[in-house]
Amino acid sequence: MKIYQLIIHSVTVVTDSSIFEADIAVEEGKIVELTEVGILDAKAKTMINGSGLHLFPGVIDVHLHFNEPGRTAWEGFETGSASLAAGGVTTFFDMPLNSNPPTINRVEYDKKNELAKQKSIVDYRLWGGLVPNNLDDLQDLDEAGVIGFKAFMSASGTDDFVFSEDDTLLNGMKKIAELDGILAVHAESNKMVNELSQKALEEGRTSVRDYSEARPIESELEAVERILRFAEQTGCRIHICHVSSRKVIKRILQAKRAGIDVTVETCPHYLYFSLDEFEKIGELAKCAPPLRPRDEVDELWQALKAGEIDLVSSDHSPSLPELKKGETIFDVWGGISGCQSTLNVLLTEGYHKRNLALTDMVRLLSVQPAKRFKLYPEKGTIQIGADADFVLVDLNEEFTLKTEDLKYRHSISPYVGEKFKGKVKYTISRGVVVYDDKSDVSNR
Ligand SMILES: NC(=O)N[C@H]1NC(=O)NC1=O
Ligand SMILES: [Zn+2]
Ligand SMILES: [Zn+2]
Repeated sequence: MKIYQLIIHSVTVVTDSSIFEADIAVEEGKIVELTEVGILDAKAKTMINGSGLHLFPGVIDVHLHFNEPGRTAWEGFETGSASLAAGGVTTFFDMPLNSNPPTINRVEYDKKNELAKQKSIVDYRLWGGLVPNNLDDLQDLDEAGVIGFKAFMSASGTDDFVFSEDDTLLNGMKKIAELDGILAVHAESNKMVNELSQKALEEGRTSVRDYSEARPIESELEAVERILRFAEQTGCRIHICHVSSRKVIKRILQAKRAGIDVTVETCPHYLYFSLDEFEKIGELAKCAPPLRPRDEVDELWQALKAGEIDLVSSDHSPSLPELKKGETIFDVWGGISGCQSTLNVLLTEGYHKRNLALTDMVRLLSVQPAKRFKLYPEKGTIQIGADADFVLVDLNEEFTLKTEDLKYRHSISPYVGEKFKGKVKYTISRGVVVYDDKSDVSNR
């Protein structure tokens, strides 16, 4: 009888197109058998009884910041990847900034890659940065294997990653188009955000609401308008990060219809929290773009359900706990710790509360991320030959997120105390159990 690496029996498999019962066998990290329940005549070193559980392709988080090297006191690949495993994420793309020095040339890429290889318990790829004066590094970064390039259209929050004015964007995009790469952008208007923030501070308007209003949806719209025009001019593929409003999504949809190669993501925090919660929670819920009024949150769900949003990523951007405090909200680090909770948010608020189809959830969290960044069908799906990256979920188990559940370097998150329905029972990366809810192992 065959002895495989892993077998999961009697599980409900969910892909972006169907839901079915199966037995599944894994060898050397790949799916080798996918059969009707009961006909798989084999054994395995690891056997999991999947009855009552749903098996999804592992989540692919295309946007997060693990801050290593240079700011490992903030997070790091070990704690970061353990958090992802606990949240059902099996592949992540680390952003070029918040690590220090940022990933803007081959030397820094190699350093970060070495650290990630040693420490991460799930698969990963690295973003490279587009910043003023690194045009000549883009090809090297591309050859090194970056998943894409990232630029900021407004100040990034760290001094070491400089934002791009129009000339940097245009020249960078020409080059990236030649390389057949993709540019991800943080799209907020630097001018508008600076002017409004300055004015608010001068007038002593420093509440949470004032912060949100100093970074209005219009500032996202202005930046998106500009980057779409540059994409049209240069032919560069683009990905718009962390959009907070359907108004922005609508503009991007128009551009898609006009033939521009653009995709858009939103984040769990824009789907979960509104400005009301931001006012209650305060600093821990500060991010940029900021959280929006409740009607915007509802509209964003409409957009998600209507298929107007390509994918959901965490934009996990932790910092030292002391940086999440300040005299006013304007002085606090902008970034939310949330990468462990993405799937929980979509299951609870999406599937259970708003009837989001599980197949659509798989599309948003796994299939589209894999397709957009050319990892499909090796990743993002459940079929013979694909990587055995899975998350097994009990759809109906409820829990309240506690501080001690968090695997982050610093156990702080605006999601602590929230009630979720749908619990991760196992996470499997290339056939290896990297998270087990019972024994709580999160290492290889
Ligand atoms: N530097 C950094 O991580 N910034 C991120 N944080 C956030 O809330 N939005 C961002 O772009
Ligand atoms: Zn950003
Ligand atoms: Zn980010």
